[in-house]
Amino acid sequence: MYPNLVGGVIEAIETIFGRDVYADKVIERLFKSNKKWGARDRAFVAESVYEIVRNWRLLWYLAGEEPSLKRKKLYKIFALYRIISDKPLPADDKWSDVVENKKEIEAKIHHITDAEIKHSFPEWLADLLSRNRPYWPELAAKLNEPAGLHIRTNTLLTTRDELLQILNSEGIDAKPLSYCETGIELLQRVNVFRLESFQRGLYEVQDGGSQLIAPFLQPKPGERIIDACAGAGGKTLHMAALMHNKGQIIAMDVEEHKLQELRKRAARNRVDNVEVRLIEGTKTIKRLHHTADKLLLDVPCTGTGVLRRNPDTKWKLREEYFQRVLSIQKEILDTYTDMLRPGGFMVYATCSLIEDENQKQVQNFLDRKKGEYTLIREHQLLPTELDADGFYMALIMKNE
Ligand SMILES: C[S@@+](CC[C@H](N)C(=O)[O-])C[C@H]1O[C@@H](n2cnc3c(N)ncnc32)[C@H](O)[C@@H]1O
Repeated sequence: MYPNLVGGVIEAIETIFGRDVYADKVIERLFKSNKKWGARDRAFVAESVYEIVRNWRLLWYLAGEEPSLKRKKLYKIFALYRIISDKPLPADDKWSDVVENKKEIEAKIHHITDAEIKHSFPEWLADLLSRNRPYWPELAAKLNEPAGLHIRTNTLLTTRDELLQILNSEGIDAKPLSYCETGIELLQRVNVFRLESFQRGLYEVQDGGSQLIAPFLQPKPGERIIDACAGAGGKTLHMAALMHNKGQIIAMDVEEHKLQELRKRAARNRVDNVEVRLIEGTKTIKRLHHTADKLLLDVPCTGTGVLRRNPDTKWKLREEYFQRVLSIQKEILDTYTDMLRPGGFMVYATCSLIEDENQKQVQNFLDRKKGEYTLIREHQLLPTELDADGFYMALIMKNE
C-alpha cells in the first residue's frame, strides 16, 4: 500500500464530500490523472473510497468527532476503515493512536444498536426508509453492502445459455440469475465494456431487479409504446427485445445527452424500432395524446433502492430534493398519461423504497383521476428478498 494510493483515496473523499461530485466521476478522473496505477492499485483505491463513503457516519461515530474534511482527520478515518474491515495498516505515525485503540474501537462497534449508525444512514432518510418496516435493520444492512455485477442478455442476438458459454470462452465466470429470464451475474470484477461480447451488443449492464420492469408492462410485437423517461434507454432496449424489434417505441427524455447515449446503445444492440424524441415542453406531449398502446413512466426518484451501487446518494440527497422529485412525479403522472389510449396499459416505476414516491404517489393519482384508471397490480422489490436493487412498479389500465 503506497502512500500515493492512500493520498489518492483521501483526495477522492475530499472531492466527493467537499465539492458534491459523485464517487464514480471522482474515481474516473483520479484514474485518468494517475495513468501509472495498475489494476490492483485501482481496485485498492476504488474499494477504499466506496467503503469509506458507505460507512461515513459509522466511521465518524467511532472517531468520536463531527465529520470534517481536514486531511489529518481523513487519514484517521482511513485508518478506522482499515481496522473495521480487518485490513492491515503499514507502520505510520499518522494513524498510531487509532491502531493503539483497536480493541476499544471493536468494543464500540459491538455495542451499537441503532441501524442508522451501524449501517450509516442520515437521520432523516432512516426515518423515511424505516417507516412501516419492522425489518429495517436487515434492510439497512443489505443496502450498505456492495452490489453484484449483473447483465441483461440481448435476446435479439443471442440466448442466455449461449451468452454464458461465450463469456466462459472469454475467461469470465458467470451464472444465471434465478429470478429473471435474461439476467446473468458476473462472478468477478471485469471491465465488461472492453469485452468483445459487449461490443457485439450481446448484453447490457443492468441490475436483475431492473430487468423485471419491462416485462411488467408485457410489451408485444407490433405495439406502439412510449417510454417517456427513457434516459440512456436501459428499459427501452429491453422492451425492444421483448417486442422482437417489431412495432414502435418512442423514447423520450428531457436530457439530450442521455438520448444520444440511447442511440449508440440501440445501434450496438441492433435495435431498430426506436424513435427518439427530446421533450421540449408540453407541446411534445400534447402531440402524442391518445396514441400509445402502452406507456412506461420510469420516473426520476430519490434512488434509495440503488444505494448499494451509489452509496454517496445517502449523503448527497437532501430533503428539498425529495420534495421536488415528489412534485415532478405527480406532474408526470398527471400530464404524460394523456398519451395513453383508452384501454391501454402503463407501468409507473421507480428505483425508490420510499412509500411517498411509490404506493402513495400511485394511490393519489388514482384518486385525482376519479375512476379513469385501474390499478392492476403493484410490487415493491426489496434487496432483502432478492439479490437485486430495490424497485417499485405499478401496472395501471386506462379504462375505456
Ligand atoms: C430513472 S431515470 C430513467 C432510466 C431509464 N428509463 C433506464 O432504464 O435506463 C429517469 C429519467 O427521467 C428523466 N426526466 C427527468 N424529468 C423528466 C421529465 N419532466 N420528463 C421526462 N423525463 C424526465 C431523467 O432525465 C432521467 O433520464
